[in-house]
Amino acid sequence: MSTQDYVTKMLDEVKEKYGYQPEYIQAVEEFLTTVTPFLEKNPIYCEKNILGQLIIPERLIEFRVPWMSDSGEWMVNTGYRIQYNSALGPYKGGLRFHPSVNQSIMKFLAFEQIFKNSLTSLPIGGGKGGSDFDPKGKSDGEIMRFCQSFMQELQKHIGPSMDVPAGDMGVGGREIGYLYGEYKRLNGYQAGVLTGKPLTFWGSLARTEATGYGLVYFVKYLLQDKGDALKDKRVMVSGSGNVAIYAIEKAQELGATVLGCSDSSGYIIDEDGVDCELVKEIKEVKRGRLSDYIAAKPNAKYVENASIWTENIAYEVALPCATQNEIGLDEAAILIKNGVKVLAEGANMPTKLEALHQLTDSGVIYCPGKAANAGGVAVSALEMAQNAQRLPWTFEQVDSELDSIMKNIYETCATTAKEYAKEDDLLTGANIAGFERVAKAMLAQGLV
Ligand SMILES: NC(=O)C1=CN([C@@H]2O[C@H](COP(=O)(O)OP(=O)(O)OC[C@H]3O[C@@H](n4cnc5c(N)ncnc54)[C@H](OP(=O)(O)O)[C@@H]3O)[C@@H](O)[C@H]2O)C=CC1
Ligand SMILES: O=C(O)CCC(=O)C(=O)O
Repeated sequence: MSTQDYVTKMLDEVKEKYGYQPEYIQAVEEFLTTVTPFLEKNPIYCEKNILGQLIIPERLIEFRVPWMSDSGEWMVNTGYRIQYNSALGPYKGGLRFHPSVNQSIMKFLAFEQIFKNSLTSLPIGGGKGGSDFDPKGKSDGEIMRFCQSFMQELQKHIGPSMDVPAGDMGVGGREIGYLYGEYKRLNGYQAGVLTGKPLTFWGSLARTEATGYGLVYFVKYLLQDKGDALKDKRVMVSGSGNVAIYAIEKAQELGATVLGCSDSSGYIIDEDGVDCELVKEIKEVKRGRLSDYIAAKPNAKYVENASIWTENIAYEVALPCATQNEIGLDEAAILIKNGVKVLAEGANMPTKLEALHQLTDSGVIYCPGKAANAGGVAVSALEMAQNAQRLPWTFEQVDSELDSIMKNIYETCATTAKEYAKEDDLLTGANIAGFERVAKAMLAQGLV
């Protein structure tokens, strides 16, 4: 069978078996359609069916999470942990609490995490988890009880050398704190079992900032490679959560103007530059709505119930930092009209497959999330190292490691793109480079 036939067969099988899991199919298709040149050069990975093994998760855990509301109602949600691949180290990846969570979303996130973690060059395998629990509007007591119940089951499957969850959408320092407290009650002190911990008990400095800062460092190195810089660039960001806020902060620090950001109810445009401290106050402290921005900044504009990617305004850099599939063909056409030159994904898979092809065909440089947003998980791995050493590192030390990890990821993707595809095809570069390290380890470890 030719390499192309092997890859096509694999994709057809996934589509046939998991037709009801669209996000998972999308992630697998995006990956498979780029790795053929590598497989042609290295037929051993087809002969040993490494791809076939890689596509099936090592373990998929689904469980019931019962909890009590403040009014005494008996509630229940579904919890997940996908332990996808451990060839490079303990499963590593965040927990997402969002009503849209289902097996398809969990599997796409865990699958992408394998290659992202591999690109960091750190010893971490790929996993992801979460629940369809909606933290929005819940009291602190309800969040705590939910986290405790979630951990009652999850603790059976995790450990510092086994599986190390962290945060993702809807899971920040508060939730990790409650999850860790319950783990400790059941198993005793083991700081390294979760990352993204609060700084009061062995969290790492700069983990909060890491994904957003890392994203901007990736863009910095890309632009540097092109003889350009972020200074004076106009930037648009979607989302106003953890990733978005620190992407805005670092982009502004490097001299860019951030024109707007969004939440799930609408978006703001502030041509004077988004006031990052104000967004932090609204979203991190008050856990409020972005519409509140206008009260303090009457010159800014708020657009309700619309995507920020439908705004017609000129900018060069787009940083989608909200959620999957936020950019489709219509949004991509607007981005191209707006003059976007670089799209770098802070979110996981925010760009639909057909939209990313449209963007790259128009000359936009596309930076896939598995490379560009790897800074978060990289600093999580540094948190694991600090916990194992029982020594905290300074902010500057972690931030400087993050910068050099992102530089290395950019250079690896760019070099691999040149070797196997065409210059600036960073998607192919990221997929092949991420896959190569995992595949080599799987081959060396045998049929397990
Ligand atoms: N946290 C991390 O370290 C990492 C996160 N990521 C990815 O980055 C993305 C954002 O994660 P994170 O910042 O942690 O999550 P948060 O929960 O902190 O923030 C998510 C943000 O996205 C907004 N949002 C959610 N859904 C939509 C939507 N349909 N339309 C517009 N805005 C929306 C939310 O709005 P609202 O406030 O209304 O809910 C919120 O502002 C996710 O794709 C995640 O997987 C990737 C790597 C690491
Ligand atoms: O920090 C981590 O372990 C995971 C971060 C994450 O969920 C991601 O990279 O998508």
